[in-house]
Formats: sequence, C-alpha cells, structure tokens
Amino acid sequence: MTAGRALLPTATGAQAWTAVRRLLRPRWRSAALAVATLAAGTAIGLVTVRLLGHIVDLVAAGRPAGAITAPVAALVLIAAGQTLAAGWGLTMVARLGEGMLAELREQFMDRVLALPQDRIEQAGTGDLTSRVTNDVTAIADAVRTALPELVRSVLAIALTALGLAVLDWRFLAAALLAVPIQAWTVRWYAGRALPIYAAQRVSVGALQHQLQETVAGADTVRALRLQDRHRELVRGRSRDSVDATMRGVRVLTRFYARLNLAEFVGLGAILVTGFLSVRAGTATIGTATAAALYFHSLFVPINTALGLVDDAQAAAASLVRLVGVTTLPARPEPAGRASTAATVTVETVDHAYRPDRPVLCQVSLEVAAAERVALVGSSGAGKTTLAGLIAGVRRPTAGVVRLGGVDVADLDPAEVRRSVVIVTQEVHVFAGPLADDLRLARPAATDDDLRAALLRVGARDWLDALPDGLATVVGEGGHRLTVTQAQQLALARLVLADPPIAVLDEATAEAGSAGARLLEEAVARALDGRTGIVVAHRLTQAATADRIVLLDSGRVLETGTHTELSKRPDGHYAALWRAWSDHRAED
Ligand SMILES: Nc1ncnc2c1ncn2[C@@H]1O[C@H](COP(=O)(O)OP(=O)(O)OP(=O)(O)O)[C@@H](O)[C@H]1O
Repeated sequence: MTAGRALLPTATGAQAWTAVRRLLRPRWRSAALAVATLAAGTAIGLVTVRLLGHIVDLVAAGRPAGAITAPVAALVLIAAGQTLAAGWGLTMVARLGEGMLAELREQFMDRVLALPQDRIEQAGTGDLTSRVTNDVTAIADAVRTALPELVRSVLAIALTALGLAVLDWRFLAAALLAVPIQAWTVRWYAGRALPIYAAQRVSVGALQHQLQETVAGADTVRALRLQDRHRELVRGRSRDSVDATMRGVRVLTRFYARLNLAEFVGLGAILVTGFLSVRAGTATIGTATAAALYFHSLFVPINTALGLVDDAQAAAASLVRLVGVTTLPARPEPAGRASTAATVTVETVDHAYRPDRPVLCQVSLEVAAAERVALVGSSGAGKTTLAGLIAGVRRPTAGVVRLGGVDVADLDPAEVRRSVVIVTQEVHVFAGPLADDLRLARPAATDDDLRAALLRVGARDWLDALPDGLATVVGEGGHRLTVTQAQQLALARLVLADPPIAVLDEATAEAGSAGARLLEEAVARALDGRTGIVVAHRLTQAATADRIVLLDSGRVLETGTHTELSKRPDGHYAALWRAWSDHRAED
C-alpha cells in the first residue's frame, strides 16, 4: 500500500538529463572515443557495400575472374577491421555506462544513508528497496545491453543514410519514402502497446495470485467442496491472461508488419529509381545494387532501435526514481557546533509516528555525565522510541533533546555520531572478516585494539575458539555468531568507537538467562566511564543502574534509584520488581 505515504521524490525529465550530463561531463573524452570507434567500425562496414557494387560492375562488364581478387581480399580485411572496431566500441560504451551507473548508485546510497530514519519510514521501506533493487537492475540491464546496441544502431542508420547520399542523392530520396510510414508505425505502437502490456502484467499477476490462493488453501477448498468454483476461477483468470498476451502478440505482429511495409516501400522505390537511372545511363548496375544493399542493411539497425524503445522507457522510468533521491539534500545543514560534554537533556519531548497516536508525551529527563539510567516499562511504553530520540536517530515531534547542552538538531551529524552510539536490538553482523566488522567503529584500530575490545566485553572464549581468530569470516555465508556473540560484537564496536554517551537497547531477553547474565556484565564494562541510557528488558539490569526511569504509555511515571522505587508502597516499579522476583524464584 502506498496510498497516503510520502514516497521518496521522483525527478523530472529535465533533472534526470542534468544528472546524466553531470555524470557524462568528466567522461566526455572516453564517450567521444567510444562513439568514434563505433562510427569507424560502421563506416568501414559501409565500404563493403560499395565493394560488392564494384564486383557486380566487374562481373557485368565481363572482366576476368582475377579482377575480383583485390576487392574480395579488401572485403576480408574490412570484415576483420569492422569486428575489431565494433568490439572495442561496444566494450567502451559498456564501461562508460557502468562507470556512470556506479557513480549514480554511490550518490543514491550516500543520500539514502543521510536520510533520517523517519523519512524512510514515511516512504515505506518497500519504496526504497524497490529503487535499490528493481530500478538499479532495470538501468544496469539497459546500460549493459540496450545502450551499446542503441548507440550502434543509431550510428549505423545515420552513416548508412550518409553512404546512400554520397552514392547518389536520388537513392537517399527514394529510401526516405519509408520514414513517414516508420514514424507513423512507432506512434501507433507506442499508443497501443503500453496499455496492453500494463493489462497483460495485471492479468498475469491476477492469475498468479489465484493459483497461489488455490494451492495454499487446497485443504480448505477440498473441505468446503469448492473445487469447481476454484477451477472456474483459475480457468477465467487463465483465459484473461491468454487473451491479454495474445493482444500483445497481435499488436507486435502488426507493428512488424507495418515496418515491413515501410521496408517494402523504400526498397521498391530504390529498385524503381535504380531501374530508371540505369536505363537512362545515369547510374551503373553496381551503384543501384549498392543502394539496394545499403537500404537492406538498414533493416536490422532500424528494427533494433525501435525494439529498444520499450527498454529505454523502462530505464528512463527507473532513472527518474534514482535521480529523485539524489536531489535530496546531502545532509541536514550542520550548524557546526561541537559537543564533547557527556550530559543528556530531554526537554518536554513529544513524539508520534502517526499524528493521531502520540507515543511520548511531555517527557523530560536530565542525565549527568557518566551516569547510568535504566529505562523500564511495559512493552509499547515508548522506551525504544525515547532511546532513538536521544541517539539522534529520529527527531522529536515537539520538544528538544540536548547532548552536552546543544540541541541535537543543531549538531553536525558527524558530531552526533561521535558523541553518542546506539546499540539496537537487532545487531547486523556484516559478512566478512570479524576484524573488518569491528573496524567499522574505528577504522584505524590495530588488531591488539580489536582483541582488547572483545576481551573487555567478555568474548575471550569464543574469540579463542574461532578457526582464524580475527580473520574468521563471519555473517552471511560465514561463521554464524549466536545472538549473545552478536551483541558482544556490537558492544565491542561501542568500546572501539568510544563515544562519551551510549544508548543501549539490546536483546538480553533473547539471549537466554545465561547469555543475559554474560551480556549484563559486558554492558557494565562497555559503559564504564560513559553516560549510559539502557533500555532494561531484565529488571536485574535496572537494579544496578544509578537511576531508573519508568515509562508508562509514553509518560514518565516514576524516577529514582532501585532502592527508592522498589520500596515505594503502591509504586509501579515496586509491583514490577515483586512480579519479576517471584517469577525468578519460580524458575
Ligand atoms: N517505527 C514505528 N512506526 C509506527 N509506530 C511505532 C514505530 N515504532 C514504535 N511504534 C509504536 O510506538 C509505541 C511505542 O513503541 P516502542 O518500541 O518505543 O516501545 P517500547 O517500550 O520500546 O516497547 P518494547 O519493549 O516492546 O520494545 C508502540 O505502540 C509501537 O507500536
């Protein structure tokens, strides 16, 4: 569902052209060289036709067989030259396209990574994912196959027309009779094909959906004796899909039939012109043959270029979606103010993901440097949201979050990253050597630094057991880390990044009780000397904090030390603690 979503922007045609020109500018030399090489290949190829015409003239004049040895040898050389030039040219165009696509993709990812999380959520991650996958693939396909073919075809058409004109302008004029029919055919096709293809995709989608539903619900269908009804539904959808496909095939057949008509008209006109010119003695049979061959050699490039119209349209639609994201500002305007102090201030903050559903209301909180605050509360109370606001991952709907006394909104994003690091519930282990994964936090760290960070968070046992130590490949396709180990990895990254403030919303709950105890110790060591805001999923973690903040339905209900809060008669925290202690006693 995209209705009501603020989708990421789509560029206008003009913006897309500007982007393409900007990408092309530093590469204009290679672009010119690629086009020149392809043009040279095509031009050499055109000589073939002149030579064939020459051979026809030699044969018509009754010259001895030895006279055609030289033109035939030239034909072989030309074929070799043409193949080489086409190969180089196509490789250069593909390399150029790949380079431009890579740069566009980098710009795209740069902007995406700078987007605030709320903006991505507003658009829906599906929008972003489809741009990164489908749109990039559509452009990459076009760059790899359609673009080189298109450049070659356009060059072949232009140079062949030039060849015809040089041969004899009357033949060019005759060939041009085909152009109005071709232009009309393209207009006719473009108007009909798009809606037919769209309907075809819809009917294929509907058929797939029906098949899936029937297969997935087969037991229910059988139980309710709905087989006949479902058979009829599948048959109906299948018929629609066949009809739509056949409409597409018919339109395509007529498209090519009309192009054939254009070819027939052009070739007919050339043959009549040739016949009349040869009879009047103003052209040789060889020239007329060459003209007919020239025209014939236009069929393939013209059909290729017209056939690529679809691909070009799909690539253009994808291009405006990629360029649209790159038109977003690179990053919010930094005020360039530095904050190294480790205090956190939350001032009357409200937050809502949807306007009608407030998640945090008037939350205020002061955290002193090196203090450890535990956020507790039932599921959905707003703990993760508050943690995200403090870490600068999202912006409050109202109110201010200050780090070291400076509004997060005024801080340079790089400064925010230096001041505060968040460890979230889902730790992503990047595929690759463990050392690379750790160095994401501090690229200049030595192996000793990495080892020290892992030891500090209690990872000695599994580090020693890894087959290649720090060089062990972890993540997707490599050595699988357990939930606890992945959390320790995240904590080791925190130690390496060494920010003055740390926000932890980690998954001790998922780690099992032994893992959770291990992680609690790891957290305590990783937070040593830092200001820590910890979303405490286990109350034992809250009990050891300097202060506890209990959230309930987005409001701060209680705040104090464990000793104070647990003794409060009728206190919420006291009730939670009693329930937690009883539960543990039962275990
Ligand atoms: N990205 C989001 N978009 C929309 N609503 C959200 C989003 N994240 C959280 N919410 C909603 O905001 C409310 C508070 O969620 P939050 O995750 O902050 O609570 P929590 O106290 O951390 O809960 P838990 O302990 O289950 O993680 C919930 O009602 C939740 O459904």
